[in-house]
Amino acid sequence: MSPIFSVTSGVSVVPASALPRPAAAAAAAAPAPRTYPEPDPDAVLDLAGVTVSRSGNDLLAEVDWQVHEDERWVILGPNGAGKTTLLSVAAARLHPTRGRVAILGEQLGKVDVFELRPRIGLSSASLAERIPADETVADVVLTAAYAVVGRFTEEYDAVDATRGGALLAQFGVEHLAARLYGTLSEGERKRVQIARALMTDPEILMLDEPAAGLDLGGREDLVRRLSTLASDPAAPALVLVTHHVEEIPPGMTHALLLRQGAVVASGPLAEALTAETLSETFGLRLRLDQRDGRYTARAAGNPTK
Ligand SMILES: Nc1ncnc2c1ncn2[C@@H]1O[C@H](COP(=O)(O)OP(=O)(O)OP(=O)(O)O)[C@@H](O)[C@H]1O
Repeated sequence: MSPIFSVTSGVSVVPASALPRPAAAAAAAAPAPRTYPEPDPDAVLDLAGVTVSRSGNDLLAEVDWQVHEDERWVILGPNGAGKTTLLSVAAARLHPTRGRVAILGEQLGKVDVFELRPRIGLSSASLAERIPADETVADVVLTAAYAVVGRFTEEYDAVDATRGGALLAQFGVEHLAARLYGTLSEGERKRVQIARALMTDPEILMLDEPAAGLDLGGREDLVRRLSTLASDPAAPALVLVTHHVEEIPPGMTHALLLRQGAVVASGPLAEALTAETLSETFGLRLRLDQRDGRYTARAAGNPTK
């Protein structure tokens, strides 16, 4: 039998035959329970054998993934591949059905997630939906210090207000501080959400489709700002989810490609992200071009499947 993972110079590429089967079928030929190695103490994220099953299907299947402090990861995959599910596990929002998850040296199941979550910056559509439309932009960012949305009676220090203002400036939206969040454009909201995710000075920053819904100018502005962040050695470890290679900011170092809940390829960007792995991931023969640190992809012929 061929190995599930073939590892070549730090990149793991998984053949299509290893893509997950429905959980019910997998249970019929149940493998012996897997034991997991101790988490790498130097990793900010260390996932081993992570499986998330719902309604008889594996949304994630046996995902192994390690992220280190100085790494900037992009997670790519088509709709429904399991990207948001993976990010939810990695951000301590979702417990896997099976597998071992270590986040910032703490194991899920053995740690109070409410103490862990402030150490993780997360920007996602589901979090954004909870931001009240009548909150000022300044308060949207400030309230992250207490991990709440909607300012109530909490007291904030001047240093918090200063940090919030500096983060809004970093993302070019400081002039909107007094505006109500509900009055912002989609591009402005996205930048405010990322500023909020950075408010607690997180050790890892996770951005789920930060450029979704942006026009060309908004996307390019965001990609440039994220590239600056990715290239800053003082910035936290970064994980960015997207469907589009055009949204990968220069400075990203690693890629994980997901299809049907399984890892197609994972490792340093130049090795994990190729025309072959991208084609396998999207089920379509694709041509991948790279210029000045930016990627473009387009169909190279007839669909492979
Ligand atoms: N609670 C649930 N029960 C059953 N299926 C679910 C549940 N939550 C998610 N799914 C399914 O799991 C799959 C993976 O969802 P997920 O949101 O992680 O994918 P994604 O890669 O982020 O997709 P997209 O790019 O469209 O946002 C989808 O097919 C989704 O319908």
